[in-house]
Amino acid sequence: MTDEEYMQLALNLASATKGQTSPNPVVGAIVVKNGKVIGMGAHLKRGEAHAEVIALQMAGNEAENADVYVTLEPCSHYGKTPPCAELLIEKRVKRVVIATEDPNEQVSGQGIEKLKQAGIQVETGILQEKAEWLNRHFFHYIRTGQPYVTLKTAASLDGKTATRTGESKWITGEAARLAGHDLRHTHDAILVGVDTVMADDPSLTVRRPNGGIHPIRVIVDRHLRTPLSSKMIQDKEAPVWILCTKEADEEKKRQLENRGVQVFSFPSINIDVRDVLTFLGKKEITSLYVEGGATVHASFVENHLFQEIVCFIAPKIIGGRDAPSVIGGEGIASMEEITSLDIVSLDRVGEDIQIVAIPKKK
Ligand SMILES: Nc1c(/N=C/[C@@H](O)[C@H](O)[C@H](O)COP(=O)(O)O)[nH]c(=O)[nH]c1=O
Ligand SMILES: [Zn+2]
Repeated sequence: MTDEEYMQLALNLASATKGQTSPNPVVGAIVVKNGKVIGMGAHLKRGEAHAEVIALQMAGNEAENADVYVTLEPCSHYGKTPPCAELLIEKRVKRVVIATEDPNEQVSGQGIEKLKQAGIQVETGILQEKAEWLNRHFFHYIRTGQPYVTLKTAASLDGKTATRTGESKWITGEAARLAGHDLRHTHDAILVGVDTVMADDPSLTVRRPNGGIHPIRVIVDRHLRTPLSSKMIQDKEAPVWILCTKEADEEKKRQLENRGVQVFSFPSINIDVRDVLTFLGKKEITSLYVEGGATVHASFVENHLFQEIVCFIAPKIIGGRDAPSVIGGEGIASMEEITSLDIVSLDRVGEDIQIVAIPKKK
């Protein structure tokens, strides 16, 4: 097998753990000697062994003079576990092939430097783009201190998210909705506006045949209108954080807190999206999945504060001037203000289409 094929194997291991390692990156490692795989590993959870440690443990003494493929630069600092760069040196491996360097300016390149100084051959950049895309949440969070924002929309062919009477179950089919649950699993938090809570009474939990990790459920609700009878307040399935303004009713705040909800008052009259992202970043939320509705989506689009949009489109027509569309708010006046995107992928999902796109670099 080629270096790329072994690296792809390491990337497959890493991608299998997406959603469970936060706020750490996903990392995969493969140990190869004389064309045989003698060790493999992935980082499974924060505070637990790194991918290289697991793979080298499996390789045992065979690791000496072996090639090691790892999707992210081996760490060189003492975190919750000793540095992997030192372990690789101690095990006297021959060569380390790395997909991408650590995005953290403070440590970027240090692990590689240590390996080279110990006489180990180092190659970088193998399947680098794939590795960076796989860890885009982590890279964005390390570079900005704010969560990577993924907007998720589900609409009919004519861009409607419900009928004019507010009915929306279901526009997209089972397969698309399941894909939506996969996306909930890979994000630390999910955000909706209180209008969506009032209209849909959503659970926002991960419901997949093989289970998953429920994201923290964040509701933007300036005046604490969220009904105490809402599924999210009643089900105790995952944390609920409600963001309100300082004018919100104290009594309602107490009632919500008595039901285990964490209520956070923002000082401003309106809750600014920038403040929400700074707040969530400080709470170690590395990725935020925004399910809507249209007003909330608009606030992220108008402020250019999203990194990715995942659009599910059903081959159905709803029509109606009063039927809600995907992005609400004021909207742009001139075409100069348009938000242009690059399509990353376009797939059929059951009977529907899934488009993943990212804002064009300015
Ligand atoms: N109406 C639709 C969606 N609707 C998305 C949101 O408006 C819903 O409130 C949310 O998914 C409900 O979450 P739940 O209670 O956890 O199931 N999303 C979709 O992908 N297809 C749809 O046809
Ligand atoms: Zn490490």
